[in-house]
Amino acid sequence: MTTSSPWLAELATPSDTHRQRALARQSQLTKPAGSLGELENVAVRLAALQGTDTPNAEQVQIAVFAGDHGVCDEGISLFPQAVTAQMIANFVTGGAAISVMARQLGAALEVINTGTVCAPPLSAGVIDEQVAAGTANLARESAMDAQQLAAALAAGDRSAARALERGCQLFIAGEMGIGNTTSASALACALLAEHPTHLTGPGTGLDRQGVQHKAAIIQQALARHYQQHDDDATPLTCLQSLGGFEIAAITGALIGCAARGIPVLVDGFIVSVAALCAVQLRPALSCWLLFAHRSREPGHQRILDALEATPLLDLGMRLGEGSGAAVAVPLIRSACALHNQMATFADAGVSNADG
Ligand SMILES: Cc1cc2ncn([C@H]3O[C@H](COP(=O)(O)O)[C@@H](O)[C@H]3O)c2cc1C
Ligand SMILES: O=C(O)c1cccnc1
Repeated sequence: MTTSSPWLAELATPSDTHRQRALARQSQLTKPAGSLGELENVAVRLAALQGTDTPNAEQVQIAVFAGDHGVCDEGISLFPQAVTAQMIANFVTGGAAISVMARQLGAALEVINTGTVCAPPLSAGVIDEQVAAGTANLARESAMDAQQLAAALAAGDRSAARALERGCQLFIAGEMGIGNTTSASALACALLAEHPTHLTGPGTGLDRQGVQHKAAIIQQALARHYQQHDDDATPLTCLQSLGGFEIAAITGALIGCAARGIPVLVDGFIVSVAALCAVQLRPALSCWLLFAHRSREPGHQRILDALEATPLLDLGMRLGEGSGAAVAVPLIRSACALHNQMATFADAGVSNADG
């Protein structure tokens, strides 16, 4: 299915037969109808997406995409760009939050460097997909050129291909990139025709003044973007103009997963913006996305609304890395175990609501 534009690949179709069978089974399990709430929906959706009577989330693939952002020149993050490369090392040596969570879940973790300013660590285990040494400063020029966008999207698609090879039942994309909440907010503003004040937040922890400055930089980026792309704006031109390499790679990975029939569990603000871009590019993608949590980043709710998504959890998390998705995996495993292992009224000799 690999083409020169893998994001144009045909998407897989969920199995309506398995969805109907899963719904029927849920109605026969020894519980009042609907009493397992969202866990029932999760099991039914996974049965349809996986095309099975026994949905399962044991084989989880977590792919963390890292990349740097030229817009850091504008003082929009509390942290220096060097942290992106340093965290890449932390991911592979096992000390980052997502590394701990992957171990705890028994999930496979891959770390993809889409392009950092500082020399990446030579640690074994980092997948080198460097497009350039960080994006250009999106406040002043297009974040990337068309070739760089295509390279980043293709890097994401290759991650989805590896997930399929490993028998992945549920894919989680994570991200790491100092400055990437600025890029994600700017991209979301362009995709939703929103004003930056509605979608700009503290990221790693800016104060009120810092957030105002960040919103002004995003406004500047949007003015530049609209000047350049007033007539020809599409989700792809927005991504090229305002995105990050890791955000573009995640966009490619989500489409690549949907093309290969792999359900995706979406993390917080940044991955949701990549998902929004992917859904605007390929509307049929939306049924492949499950939403794990509501981030503390204030713009997230607006993105979730645009995607008509209700996340499973709201824990006040605002880390990224895929951590908000990872924390929801045990719930999804519970949903599957209940669906697959509970007795039916007939099996257990329990009277149902009709007597
Ligand atoms: C040590 C550290 C680990 C992180 N892990 C994820 N992020 C998160 O914070 C960054 C975005 O915030 P901003 O736009 O304010 O720079 C991204 O790297 C995101 O993944 C981290 C940030 C830091 C500092
Ligand atoms: O929700 C997120 O993805 C997020 C929020 C703040 C900083 N980094 C990531």
